[in-house]
Amino acid sequence: MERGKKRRFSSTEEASSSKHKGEELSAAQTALVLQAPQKKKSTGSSGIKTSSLFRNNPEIPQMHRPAVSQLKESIFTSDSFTQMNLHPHLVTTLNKVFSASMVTMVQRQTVPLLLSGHDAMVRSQTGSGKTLAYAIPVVQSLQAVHPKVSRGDGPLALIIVPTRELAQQTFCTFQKLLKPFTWIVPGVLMGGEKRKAEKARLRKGINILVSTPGRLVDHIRNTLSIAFSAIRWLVVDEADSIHMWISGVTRLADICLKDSVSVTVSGLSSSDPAACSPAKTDHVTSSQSESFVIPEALKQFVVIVPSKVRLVCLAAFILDKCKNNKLIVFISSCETVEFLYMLFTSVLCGSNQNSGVIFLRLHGNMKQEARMKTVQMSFSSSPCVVVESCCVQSDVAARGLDLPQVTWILQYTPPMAAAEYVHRVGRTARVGEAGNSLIFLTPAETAFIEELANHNISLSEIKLLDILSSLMMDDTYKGRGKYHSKIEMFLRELSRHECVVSPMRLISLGWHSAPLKRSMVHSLRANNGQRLEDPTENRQRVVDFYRDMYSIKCLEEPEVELSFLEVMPQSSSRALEQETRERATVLQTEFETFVHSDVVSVHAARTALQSFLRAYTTYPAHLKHIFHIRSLHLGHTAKSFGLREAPQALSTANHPPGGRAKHHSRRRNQNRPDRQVTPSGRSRELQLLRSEFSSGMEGRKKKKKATFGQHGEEDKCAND
Ligand SMILES: Nc1ncnc2c1ncn2[C@@H]1O[C@H](COP(=O)(O)OP(=O)(O)OP(=O)(O)O)[C@@H](O)[C@H]1O
Repeated sequence: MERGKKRRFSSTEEASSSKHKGEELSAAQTALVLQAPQKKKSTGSSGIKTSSLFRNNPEIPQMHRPAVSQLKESIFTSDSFTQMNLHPHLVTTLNKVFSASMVTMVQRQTVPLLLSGHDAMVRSQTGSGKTLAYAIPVVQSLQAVHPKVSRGDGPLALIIVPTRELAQQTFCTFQKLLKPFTWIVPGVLMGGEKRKAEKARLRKGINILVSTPGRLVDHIRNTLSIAFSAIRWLVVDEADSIHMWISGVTRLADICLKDSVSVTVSGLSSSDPAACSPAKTDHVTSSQSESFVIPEALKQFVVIVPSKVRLVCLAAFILDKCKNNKLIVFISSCETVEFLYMLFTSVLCGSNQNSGVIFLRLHGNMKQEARMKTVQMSFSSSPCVVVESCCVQSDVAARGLDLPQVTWILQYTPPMAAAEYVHRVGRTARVGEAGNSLIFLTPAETAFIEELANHNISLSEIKLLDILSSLMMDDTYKGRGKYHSKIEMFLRELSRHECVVSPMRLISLGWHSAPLKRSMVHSLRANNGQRLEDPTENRQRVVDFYRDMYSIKCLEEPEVELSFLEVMPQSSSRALEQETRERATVLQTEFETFVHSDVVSVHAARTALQSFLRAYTTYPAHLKHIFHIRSLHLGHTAKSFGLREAPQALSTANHPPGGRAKHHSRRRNQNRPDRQVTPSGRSRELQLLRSEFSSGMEGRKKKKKATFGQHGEEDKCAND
């Protein structure tokens, strides 16, 4: 069976390889087929040979965009908080401290319900204000208690949240809301903090207690002064992540909630009485639970990228976007986060002084202090890239974290479920703001696009070459320079004018007669940085620009488009594609040189690769046809970790000096009732991993012997 798979993969490679050769001439017309590179290998800046990133890759399939009707859900109502019969000081705090004057949909439905004594199970899109939807009623009701609440009353409200970061954030929300009501004391308990200090605070008295589940259980077992007899409010935030599955949440709700109301904002207009009608908790059917509402202002993209090119693709994207944006990159394991953080800070920030990028990392293996520091730093408005682990839901901040001004979410490792996808992209486009997301899929993983479509999630494609072509914007990773210098000047000029069109987009339009759409014209700015509003002025300006630059005869088309002719000869566009590939190879060479510069880096790369592979084995059964370790090419995957060779002996023994790495896939499985890993299951998993590695290598060797007899087998395996 395994051999069958290997053979199939090899033959695909051969087929695609020969196809590339055959289609070399037409490759410039489509960004989907990667052109076979020149014969010579790039030597990059370090002089070390890097084999082609662009040869022997599986073909990038045409993306079929399934028809998806995205669910819509408005965020805001036309109501203001003054209409909600709240304490005037609470309204002032909402207005002044939270800059919140208008009520969101979920708040309008939930706040009155909770204040009237109902229990509720609330579901609405990410970033729609659910925290205030429960925090306002808690504060409103507790401030009204007579005689006044005192510390001695102990916890009156208990808020359980899945992560430490979210606990801290929720605690801060209560602190702010309680400013006018100083006699009500909030407090937080969470892993990583000193138990002794927490015990002392509990003894002193906390009225609104925010906690992570683990630390709460810890105190229930070991702290005498913790008592819940006076509790009036119990909130389980992100309940699906604490109890994992929606059926679990429903069961939990069945057990805990009395006369409960199900609030589901999606697809229901504000006037629809069903939007907040009393309902039994099992009212939320499974079909409802499987559809997701994505913020309307979120643009969702996918890039289909062969394994070998993944690393440079990610780096090129970051370099392109990091100057003006805050990005979060989701990655499957703590070890990979550590590795990429080290690699990017060294290579992208080290050699490329112009990158101006600040990298931050966040994962469950970090000390609490360091985690908090990352979160605090990412709260600032300056652009940065947060590389974040997403493998253990209870450990990381994929859920609920409300970082301001995040404009791009990158899912470098695809999520394990559509719900996870939604929570990740939900870190941007919050409360009506704009935002973007990009998911990386290999050609073998493209069926995930349909899987997401089944959950009403629709993606648009960004072409790989479009992303890589951003490397043309400066000369840091310049290739051998065969490329037409005028194009470079032209591109630089475009970027200086903040033109949003990417070079490859122009190529795909055909350089020689690229229609310059009005939208592009609008994106040009005057030298003083002001947007040119007058289209006529814009048009003239663009015409002048090209005339000055290239002595080009510009033809003006009436109405919608401006056309300019013969900007570039067709051969230049091919030269540009070639140069783009060379630059990508130079960047890959820098990564590989760094990784192989000492044993520590090699070890970090191998450990990261291993943890990536391990995490890859934990996709649920219904996604195994998309994400199966057998479909991964070990040599190509190794290359995306900067390794020139596919490691021979990956095993559990391969843990860093000074301690065994945490295997998060295992811990994740412990949280998932359907995926308990028994000792024998675990060893089967490891056996599978080992057999995959060895059989993959053997298969590749055999094929290589047959195809390229004289080449060094190991080297070819990693680099082809
Ligand atoms: N009525 C409002 N007006 C303006 N801003 C608001 C309003 N309500 C909440 N916000 C702000 O919106 C942001 C997102 O809110 P919140 O984190 O509660 O969303 P959420 O629905 O819980 O998201 P998620 O599902 O991702 O956890 C916060 O910064 C919050 O202060």
